Amino acid sequence: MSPKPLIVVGSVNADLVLPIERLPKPGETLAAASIETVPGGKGANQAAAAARAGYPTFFVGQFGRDDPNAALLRNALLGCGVDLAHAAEVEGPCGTALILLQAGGENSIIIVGGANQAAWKLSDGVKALIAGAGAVLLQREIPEPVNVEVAKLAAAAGVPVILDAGGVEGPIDPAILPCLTLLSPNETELARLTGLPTDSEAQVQAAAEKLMSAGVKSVLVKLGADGSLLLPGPGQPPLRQAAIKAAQVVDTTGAGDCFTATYAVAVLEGKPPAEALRFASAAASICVQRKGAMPSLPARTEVDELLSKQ
Ligand SMILES: Nc1ncnc2c1ncn2[C@@H]1O[C@H](COP(=O)(O)OP(=O)(O)OP(=O)(O)O)[C@@H](O)[C@H]1O
Repeated sequence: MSPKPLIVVGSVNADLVLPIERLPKPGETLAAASIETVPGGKGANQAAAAARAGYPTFFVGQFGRDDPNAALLRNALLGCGVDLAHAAEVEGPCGTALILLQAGGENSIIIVGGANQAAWKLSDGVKALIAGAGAVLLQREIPEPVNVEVAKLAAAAGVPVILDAGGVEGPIDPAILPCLTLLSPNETELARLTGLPTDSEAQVQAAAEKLMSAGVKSVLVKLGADGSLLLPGPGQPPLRQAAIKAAQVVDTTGAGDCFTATYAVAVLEGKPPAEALRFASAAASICVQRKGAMPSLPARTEVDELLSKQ
């Protein structure tokens, strides 16, 4: 019997990257050295990461009907093995990020919400897909009421719900918290969500425990090169996973998306939490050694090979 699929409901963006010397002053025109259109958006990245890790994955998101970038985004996802049968098309542009990449590495970004922020209507087909899923994976780059609706539908059907806290900076709608099997922030998001400092290991744990007391069943904190911390459930001891050393860190974009999605895959495959953390760390460690978000996501064979050498 084939496993129940992972359903990623979320954003997809065309990232337009323009390398420039410096930002233009008001009224000034500057030339960019080039323009590159790269697939992105946390939802799309996470769907791609899960599919590349070998798990049957649907992406439920919205593309702009008349936007020429829609084909590029669709092809990137399909190329990673993501099932787009339940993705929608709406009027207007795709979600778009204009990334002004300045000499010295600083980024200035302008986001067009586009199709990600347009009205959403969950079809009966999508509702059935959610109810029959192995798990649902959410982020915070689509309207919050959509996340709440999806989380409630999944929880009512007994389907695990994972929320990556990345995306918009505002507070999380408390209605979603009791639906969550797992909430995964990085340390900055954890500090913002709890109003607590996250500078030391003890502070990170205290802040994660505060999220648990708000009704979330487990919390997975991403700590960059310091690895990750999982609170697996009430009364269970925390699990600490070090990052798996990368020979060379080239670009950490998308590492968090890769980590959350591959952790979800490992749990869906029945791996115990400590092993799932190792799996996700191996995938993210490969991801940081390559440029870009989606193009840097590892294939299953690469993750398994790295783990076999540990
Ligand atoms: N320099 C690194 N070397 C090895 N692994 C890393 C490194 N940086 C990140 N990772 C791995 O990736 C995981 C997620 O990274 P991070 O904590 O930076 O997520 P994030 O802040 O959500 O990332 P982003 O928003 O940039 O996608 C970490 O828990 C770790 O396992």
